[in-house]
Amino acid sequence: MIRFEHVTKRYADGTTAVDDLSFEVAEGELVTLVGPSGCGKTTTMKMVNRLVEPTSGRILLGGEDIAAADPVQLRRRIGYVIQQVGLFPHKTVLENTATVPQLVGTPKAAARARAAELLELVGLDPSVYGGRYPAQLSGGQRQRVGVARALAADPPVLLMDEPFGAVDPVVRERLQNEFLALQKTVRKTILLVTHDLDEAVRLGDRIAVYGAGTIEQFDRPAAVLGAPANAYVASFVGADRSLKRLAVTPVRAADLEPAAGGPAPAATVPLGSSLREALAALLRQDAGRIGVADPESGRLAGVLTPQGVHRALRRAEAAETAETAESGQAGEAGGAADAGVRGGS
Ligand SMILES: Nc1ncnc2c1ncn2[C@@H]1O[C@H](COP(=O)(O)OP(=O)(O)OP(=O)(O)O)[C@@H](O)[C@H]1O
Repeated sequence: MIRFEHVTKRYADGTTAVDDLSFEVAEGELVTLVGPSGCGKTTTMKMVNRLVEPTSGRILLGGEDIAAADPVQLRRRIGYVIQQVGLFPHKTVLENTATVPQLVGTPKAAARARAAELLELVGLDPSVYGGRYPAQLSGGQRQRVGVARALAADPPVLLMDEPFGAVDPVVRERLQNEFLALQKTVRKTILLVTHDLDEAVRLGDRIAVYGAGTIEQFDRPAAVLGAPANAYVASFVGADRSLKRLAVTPVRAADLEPAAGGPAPAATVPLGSSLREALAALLRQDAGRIGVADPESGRLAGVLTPQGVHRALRRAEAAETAETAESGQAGEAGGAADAGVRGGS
């Protein structure tokens, strides 16, 4: 869907922000770009909607070279969400959200009806918040409006630059979870820039870990955590990899013990929840066990204990090691070179 082919960006002062970058984002995929300040993440993203032009290389969107596209038309196909949100201060929340559809010719009433639906979708009751001005909202609410506004024109592609950056960690996690649930229904192709590795791991189908102007590893979160491609990525993901792995490992039936016999558990989580959520629920209980229920039927599938969490983590580590050994062999056959990722083998 979005394909970078040997893209380099050198700014007028000689700074090479992005150096020979090649990668691809599949349709409906959410790729997070993570790395230290100044490593070229924002430049990468701004080249997709042509706010920045590459010095060399090409970028394809749905197979078409964007250099040949009219920038205005192009930007209508691409939603853009930035940290400062950029809402119009003198327009209400509803007017802000309806702006883009109206710009592209949707009649006012239809644009407003759509805006109300989207506000509902991002968890803001339009009858409560629709008439407010941006200054009358909290930071988290403003960011939700930013997301609703970006979705309003129903673009196939979303670019998000630190979209949850301006809020405290608790609100941030809630927004992230809501956004993930939303993405399950809207299935946009998304590039999301973040400084925060936890956010990259939680949200990304795949993560691009940036060094200076290049991608050092491009892979699924579990693979980046489990098998860093090189010493740079290993130091970037840090020593607390096991903790981060909790967020990307689901609770499976094999991790559970039979529920029969003991007292009914005071708390339950659905099968498939992350170990992190399960552990949080466990830590809130004195019983040392929580129930795990089938999400379809609601029936208890078993109980999870701290030992079960430990087993699940070991299982995830073993699976990553096996998978890395396999993909290492594939990489030698040319896969890593095709991906344009340094240090992949
Ligand atoms: N307009 C510009 N002119 C010259 N250099 C620029 C320009 N914009 C960015 N740069 C430089 O290009 C490099 C990459 O910047 P970019 O904003 O892409 O990084 P980033 O990874 O998004 O950083 P951050 O996380 O701090 O936002 C930096 O060294 C930056 O100083």
